[in-house]
Amino acid sequence: MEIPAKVLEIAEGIKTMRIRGAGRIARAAAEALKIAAENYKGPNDPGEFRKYMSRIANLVISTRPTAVSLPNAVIYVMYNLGKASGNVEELKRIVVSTAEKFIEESLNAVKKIGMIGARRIKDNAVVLTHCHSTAAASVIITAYKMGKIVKVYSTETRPFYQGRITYKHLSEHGVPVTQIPDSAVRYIMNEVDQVVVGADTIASNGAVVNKIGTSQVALVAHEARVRVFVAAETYKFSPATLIGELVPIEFRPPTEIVPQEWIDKHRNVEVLNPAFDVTPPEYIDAIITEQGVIPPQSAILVLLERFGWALEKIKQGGLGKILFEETLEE
Ligand SMILES: O=P(O)(O)OC[C@H]1O[C@H](OP(=O)(O)O)[C@H](O)[C@@H]1O
Repeated sequence: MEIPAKVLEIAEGIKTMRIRGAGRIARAAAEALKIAAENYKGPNDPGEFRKYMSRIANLVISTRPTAVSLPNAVIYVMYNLGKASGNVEELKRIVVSTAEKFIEESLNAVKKIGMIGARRIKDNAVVLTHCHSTAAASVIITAYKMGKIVKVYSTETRPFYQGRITYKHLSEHGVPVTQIPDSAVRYIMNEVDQVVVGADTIASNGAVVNKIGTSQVALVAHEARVRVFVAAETYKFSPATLIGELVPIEFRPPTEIVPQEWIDKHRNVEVLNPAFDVTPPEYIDAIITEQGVIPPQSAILVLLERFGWALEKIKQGGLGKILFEETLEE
């Protein structure tokens, strides 16, 4: 059965970063599964429906490698499909309702993070953020509305310039934002009271994988004794890291840094575009989740609570096989 055009459009949108941000791509993935189920027109056979959904799940997961929110969203839906029994119509309903539940919980989590995180912002704070994170913005906007924030420094975040999205997002809520180049972070850090960033993936040891440059921001903040907060929903914690798997770092096309003509002219120059880096737990003061504020060293507890059910299965093999075993096997 053909994959619905709308699903292909979402997959392409995630790949090209028209749809971006760890939370947003997770919600888009859930939406893609929902649309796929609603548009299933294959044989009236539950086995065929499961195979079809597995293809969609694999397609969605393959779009971007680093943010674990994406496979975690797919796992959430596919695991429930795997457990369910019934005819095709019943299975479709399971996919649709779990996808909707994931999206709703995800949006609620962002709001809760805003309220919980805002309590940690000091009065008259100058805050610095990097890239564009919906979760970090939620903390900043909530704290601003509480009258706590006087100024936000937002990095440009080269090469994709997500800082411009942050600027627009925060400005729309009245937050005074100053854009700075990424290279000005150390210069400006003297004026900063607190750093708030998002996360794409959090490992079981509390290391945070986030937009390239985050680890430099955290290092500079550490040197200046400025606290670093990471705002992240619990579906950004990576269950695979419980068994020692490393988080893959996405390398994006060099043309996001320099135009193709430049590359053609300078054939002997290699242009690298790593999209994420890893900030060790020692450089993070707290992770703000929808369930509360934790030290990074407690990431393992979040993982055991949220994904403990999967641990035995994870130990038996790769994440894909395990979590989708009933559903993904073709
Ligand atoms: O879920 P929210 O908090 O919005 O975003 C989390 C993170 O996702 C983004 O990745 P990209 O811009 O998609 O590469 C940034 O690294 C950002 O900090």
